[in-house]
Amino acid sequence: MNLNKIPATVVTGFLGSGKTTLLAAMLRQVTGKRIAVIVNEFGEQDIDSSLLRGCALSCEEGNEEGRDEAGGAPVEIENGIYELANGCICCTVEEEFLPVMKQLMARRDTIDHILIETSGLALPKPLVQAFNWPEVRQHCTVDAIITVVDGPAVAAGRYAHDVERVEAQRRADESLDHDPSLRELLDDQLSVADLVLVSKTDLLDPAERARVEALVAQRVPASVKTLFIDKGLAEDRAQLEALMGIGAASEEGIDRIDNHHDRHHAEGAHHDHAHDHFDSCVIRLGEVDGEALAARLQQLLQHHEIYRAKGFAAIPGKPMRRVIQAVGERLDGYFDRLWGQDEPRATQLVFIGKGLDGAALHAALADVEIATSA
Ligand SMILES: Nc1nc2c(ncn2[C@@H]2O[C@H](COP(=O)(O)OP(=O)(O)OP(=O)(O)O)[C@@H](O)[C@H]2O)c(=O)[nH]1
Repeated sequence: MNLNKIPATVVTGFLGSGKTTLLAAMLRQVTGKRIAVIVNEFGEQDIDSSLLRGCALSCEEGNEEGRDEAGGAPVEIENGIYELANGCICCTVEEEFLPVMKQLMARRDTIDHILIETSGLALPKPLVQAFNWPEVRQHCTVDAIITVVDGPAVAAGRYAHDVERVEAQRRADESLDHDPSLRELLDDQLSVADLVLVSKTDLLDPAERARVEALVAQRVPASVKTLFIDKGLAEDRAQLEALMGIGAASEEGIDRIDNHHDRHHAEGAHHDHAHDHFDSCVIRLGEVDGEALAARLQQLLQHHEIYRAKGFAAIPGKPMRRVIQAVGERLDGYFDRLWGQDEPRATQLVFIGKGLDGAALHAALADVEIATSA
């Protein structure tokens, strides 16, 4: 029935769960398919698409800016990668996602598969429902919704702890009545899953693995498979290829799935999402002392409610760009590529969390910047 439609895989999962790592592994290792990628970020900076650019297979040149000349619909930024950085995809389906899909439909003969990474705070259902709109449905189907679950975070009870904390805040502050917990977000992302991937298994011992497996099993039907992955399954090409071609046609049953998004609408409540209560800010600096930056970030992660931090750092004397990644209190860094000849050697970091004070974060990081003699 779907033979002539382009299959699209929707990858969802909480902030830092491992979605980009999975996409990068798929783009690097799945051969013989022309894959278009749509990346949706919560923060205003296109970190993920910048990381994925080196992995995309198509060789078409695109517009680096990621916006058309009028600043309207997003356009291809490079190598078949489209960036939707204007907020969570669940709230921008019509303004952001549909124009990109129209562009992809116009060149449908050059695309075998579409990979879509939602932001870590997005509710995936409105996106999947958009595949039932006539202009999309005619040409495209959802091959599968893959929900990536952060194994160590779930094993550590991060979602449960957050529920307790939010409940305590609710009792103290009635205005937080509609603040959905991280567990609701996890439940929403799992409620639509055709396949669950538990990530970061290298960091899980057998008891933790069993705990995560039990938690997932309580939330998905027995027919939904759970796989454990390590660094996006990077070592196992066959398994990665099997992720494309599941043929679930997920859009067909999506209206029957009840989740938090629907409950809010059914109750006639304000359009209220988990991400309404998260903040993001971008800190921009020049070249920085790499070690001092890591030490300062580690302190910030401990003392602020930062769920995710990521970006790039310019280190004096180093010809390569340093990628900075933080999930919860775990901080990681590595050099990924040479700075471009015309690219400014600058540091930019995106923080996502609750109650973030951008000025305070900037002040805390300002003295790791290396003063340049003007
Ligand atoms: N140890 C370990 N780290 C992993 C694994 N998969 C991902 N990571 C790390 O987890 C961090 C977040 O990974 P991403 O792939 O960027 O996560 P994401 O879900 O795309 O993040 P957002 O788009 O910000 O929501 C990075 O530092 C990754 O290197 C894994 O299997 N093992």
